[in-house]
Amino acid sequence: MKILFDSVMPYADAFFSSIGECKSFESGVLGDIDLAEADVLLTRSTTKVDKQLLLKAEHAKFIGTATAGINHFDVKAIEQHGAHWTSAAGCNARAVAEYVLASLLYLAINDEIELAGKSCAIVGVGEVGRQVASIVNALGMSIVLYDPPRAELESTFTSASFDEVISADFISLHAPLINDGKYPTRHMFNDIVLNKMNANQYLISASRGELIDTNALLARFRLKSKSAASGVSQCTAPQLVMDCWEDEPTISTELMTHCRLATAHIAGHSLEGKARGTSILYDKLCEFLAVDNVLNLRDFLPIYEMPENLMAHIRAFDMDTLSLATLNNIVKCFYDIENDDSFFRQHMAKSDQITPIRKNYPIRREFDAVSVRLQNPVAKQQLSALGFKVL
Ligand SMILES: NC(=O)c1ccc[n+]([C@@H]2O[C@H](COP(=O)([O-])OP(=O)(O)OC[C@H]3O[C@@H](n4cnc5c(N)ncnc54)[C@H](O)[C@@H]3O)[C@@H](O)[C@H]2O)c1
Ligand SMILES: O=C(O)[C@H](O)[C@H](O)COP(=O)(O)O
Repeated sequence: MKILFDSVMPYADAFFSSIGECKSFESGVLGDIDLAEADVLLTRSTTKVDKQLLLKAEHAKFIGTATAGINHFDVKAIEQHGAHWTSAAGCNARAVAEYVLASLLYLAINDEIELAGKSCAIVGVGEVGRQVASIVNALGMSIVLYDPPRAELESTFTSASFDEVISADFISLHAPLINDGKYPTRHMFNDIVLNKMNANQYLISASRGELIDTNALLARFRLKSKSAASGVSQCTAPQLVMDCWEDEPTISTELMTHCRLATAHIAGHSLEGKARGTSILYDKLCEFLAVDNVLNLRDFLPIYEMPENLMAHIRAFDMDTLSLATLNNIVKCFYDIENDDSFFRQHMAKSDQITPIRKNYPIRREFDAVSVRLQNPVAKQQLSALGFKVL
């Protein structure tokens, strides 16, 4: 059995060489001979699996993506090809939720706003949206859950209205890219919607960039600059946190200049998030082939090296549980979103391609990679609600 996998999938060789003969490929660069020989093809979101590719993958019987998003898969074409397809649903939900927490803390501290009592709308309440909801809840914010497809399927789930979404203080996008059907998401935030928003609102793009109409947004920023220059303020645009961009890997560097935080589609790129993607596909391939899944991700992840200052920040939080600044210090030990933002901007000053940053993204660990010890029961409860492993 020949297994072809994307070289950026952590531990893929270790997992899949227990099943067959493995070969890796560079994201998006697939050799015709390798494709023609592959029985199993394992990708990330950077490889479009469409009719053209499938014509070259004659023997592929199992095609998987080690990601949550599946918009790079032409599912109909894969099914017509006779192959089984799958994804790694939920693999990086925790990482994205931690990214959202880091951005909320950054904005709260820099704009001197109290998060408790503010509203946060979550668009798409699936694996990621649910984890974001529990973080937002732990911060004392009020939650607006928007997911009409879920409401249609689940009698116990009620979706907020879209009007409630666009009047929230924070709006965090976690719905997949869907081009048509009853609930499309492409350009959900178009000119008409953006027109109803104001400059005191925050919009977080962490699912797919195509949920926002970039041109409509740019037009608003251009008009805003023009009206500011003429002294008449006629147009406003929300404050932006952009991780996912329209038309990646090429992105609008103009839009980047208007962002409060800008990153290279790395919200889900914790080591655990990426490695879980590999491990989920391993389990699914074993199931498909009816063989035992004897390997476990636990055995591959390295021990987390605790940053020197983490304990001092934990002690400070133990004494001052309500301080967002102290919480931010702890979060930054795991994930420093400002670093990602400034590195991204430096890189984009020379390029409009985000691929190199994503390929060489440094190791980032999730909050529960280490246990933290606290005394104060309130501090314990707060950190645990945010996803830390607390003793
Ligand atoms: N930035 C990143 O690194 C990153 C990481 C993980 C996932 N993602 C993106 O986030 C998306 C969500 O991930 P997930 O794991 O939560 O997927 P999921 O399938 O578990 O959840 C998606 C939810 O969105 C809902 N939805 C679908 N259409 C909608 C609409 N029109 N309006 C509102 N809600 C709608 C679905 O009903 C579902 O509950 C992925 O498809 C992917 O595109 C990005
Ligand atoms: O859909 C997902 O899981 C995420 O967007 C994921 O972070 C994509 O990462 P990539 O495969 O592009 O490295």
